Amino acid sequence: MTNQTNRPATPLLDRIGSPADLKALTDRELRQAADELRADTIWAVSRTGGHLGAGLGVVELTVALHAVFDTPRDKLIWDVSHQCYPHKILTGRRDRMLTLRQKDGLSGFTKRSESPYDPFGAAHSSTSISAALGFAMGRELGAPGVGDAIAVIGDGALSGGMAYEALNHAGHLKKRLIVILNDNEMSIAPPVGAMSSYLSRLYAGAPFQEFKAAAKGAVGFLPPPLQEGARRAKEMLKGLAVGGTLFEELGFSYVGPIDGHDMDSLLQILRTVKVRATGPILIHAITQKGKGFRPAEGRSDKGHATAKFDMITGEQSKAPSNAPSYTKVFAQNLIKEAEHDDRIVAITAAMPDGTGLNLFAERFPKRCFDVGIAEQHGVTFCAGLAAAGMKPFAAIYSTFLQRGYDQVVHDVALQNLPVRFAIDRAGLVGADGATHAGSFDVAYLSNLPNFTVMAAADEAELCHMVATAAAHDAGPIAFRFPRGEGVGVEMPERGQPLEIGKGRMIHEGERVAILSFGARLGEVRAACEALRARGIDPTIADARFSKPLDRDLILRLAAEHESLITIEEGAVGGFGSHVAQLLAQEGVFDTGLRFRSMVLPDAFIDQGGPRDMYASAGLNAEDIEAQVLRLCDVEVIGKRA
Ligand SMILES: Cc1ncc(C[n+]2csc(CCOP(=O)(O)OP(=O)(O)O)c2C)c(N)n1
Ligand SMILES: CC(=O)[C@@H](O)[C@H](O)COP(=O)(O)O
Ligand SMILES: [Mg+2]
Repeated sequence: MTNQTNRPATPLLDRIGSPADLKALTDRELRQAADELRADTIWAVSRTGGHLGAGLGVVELTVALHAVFDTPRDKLIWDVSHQCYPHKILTGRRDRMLTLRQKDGLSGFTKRSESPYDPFGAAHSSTSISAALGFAMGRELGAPGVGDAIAVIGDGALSGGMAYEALNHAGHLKKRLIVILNDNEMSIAPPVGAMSSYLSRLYAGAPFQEFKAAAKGAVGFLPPPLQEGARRAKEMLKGLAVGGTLFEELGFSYVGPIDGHDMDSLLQILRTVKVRATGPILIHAITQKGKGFRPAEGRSDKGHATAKFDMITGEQSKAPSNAPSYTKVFAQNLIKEAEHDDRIVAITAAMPDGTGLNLFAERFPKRCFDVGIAEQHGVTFCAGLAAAGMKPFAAIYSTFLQRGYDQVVHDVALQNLPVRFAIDRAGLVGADGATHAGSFDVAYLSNLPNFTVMAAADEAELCHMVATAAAHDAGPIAFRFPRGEGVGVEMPERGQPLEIGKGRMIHEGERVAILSFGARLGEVRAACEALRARGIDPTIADARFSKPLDRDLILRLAAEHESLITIEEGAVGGFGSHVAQLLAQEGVFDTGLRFRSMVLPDAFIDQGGPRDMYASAGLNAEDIEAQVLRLCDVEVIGKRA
């Protein structure tokens, strides 16, 4: 391993090549292994950056689960899987931890192709119980090589509707399934909702699992030393009316709450569960996000995600910024609009900081709603708000809006309700990789009747698009913008509503026209500058809208140029496809126009720097330049492409 500076000594961990090695350790040694694993995780993430707090909170759980269960035969499924770094260290990937989240390196999430110890990939939340139930049922049906199915799900992820669908089904099937609720009273932000309060009530004032287990008849799942206490507790509870937990009502045995950092309790309970569980069982573990790294524990997000940092002070090394982030520009402009219109409200699905709505909430606390990790509900909640005459802005990352697609179609588009979708993280996002890429929204929105779809070419355009959305009452409207900084253009004091369905001409050139949709415009400009040095001067236009299309602009570009190229940060089926459809319908191809559509390839692109990712997608300035040259060269030698 390279770069060993300040690496903590980990003599015991150094002996662990795979989870099988944990089985030879005493319980005392397992405690030591956990301490070393925590230190090694902090050290690795200090060098790579990434998701830190969640992993630190499950160090003891990770060691205990791998020590007790027989992975990879037993299927250990981490929800979201942003907490999987300690698991990766224990499962044969320790020597690659410094490649985490980088090009050709380890993914920041579990990934089936990466290791047999990752039986199910994740990064979007609330899927683990469904997947584990699938494994459990496969086992029951005789699938080879499948042992126990264990889902580890956080309290934040438990706000996602899918988790309840899975609990409901598991309670019905009654097959052996182990769910560990990792309750750290945190999502990325502090969790919201009645379920979160319910979980707190489950352990507030009831510090001993003996009491809970005794009351709920789950004494048998406690290890023998605790059973005695539970029996005594049961005596004390005689005559006390205690209802079942929600989980029990759904058909699960409930064990907890237990201290998820107490290795002895964890080992005892997991060993007992392993021997005795017959049907579905939920173990409620209380943990602390960021545990054991004081700077993370002290942060409001408990060290959820971090840049590279100093291991002593926790200070993060962030690159200086040259322009405000698109996210911030969106939030600031929404605040401006909301100051003029008290019908504007804003909705986030558990991403207040990521979407900038924390700023909106500070200014308008009563007009901002965090619905939890509940994109489906969030979208329909917005539809209801719009039906009531409000102007809801649903600020959701492109990748997470996928969760709410039927709601977008059925509740919003079909009823033509003016919900405003602020779609952040459009295009490739970098270190989070394929799971978080905002590749599909243009395609999945531009095909919907009633929708208006825009993409911002830069931060000034974003200001105008926020204003456009605020003014647009005729139906649903979406605007997308990328992760990260803007390009540094001057911004208007306040955005001006754009004419719906009208693009703009950037530069009038000749022979080749490039029609850009969204933030690749900077790359188009750079390509054209290089091309001009070669004597080729393409026309550049910014489409602004993928729906409705600017027919006049497109047909004019097609009529006045030999070749037309569209470019977008999205998958096939989006803007370029709609332009092609228009050109075909209008018979423009019959006239010999050469048309090229530059889109994301039909592949999931692994993590890397955004520039690298766009290079592998073929959407950087060099690729645009090459595309133009190819078109011109073809003509030079007199052939039609
Ligand atoms: C569908 C979906 N929406 C939003 C997110 C963004 N997200 C990632 S982790 C996280 C918080 C998860 O909280 P919890 O499950 O309690 O895990 P913790 O980080 O507390 O360990 C959120 C909101 C996501 N991954 N998936
Ligand atoms: C795991 C997860 O889904 C989030 O933590 C995500 O990584 C945040 O991404 P941003 O850094 O783009 O907000
Ligand atoms: Mg949590």
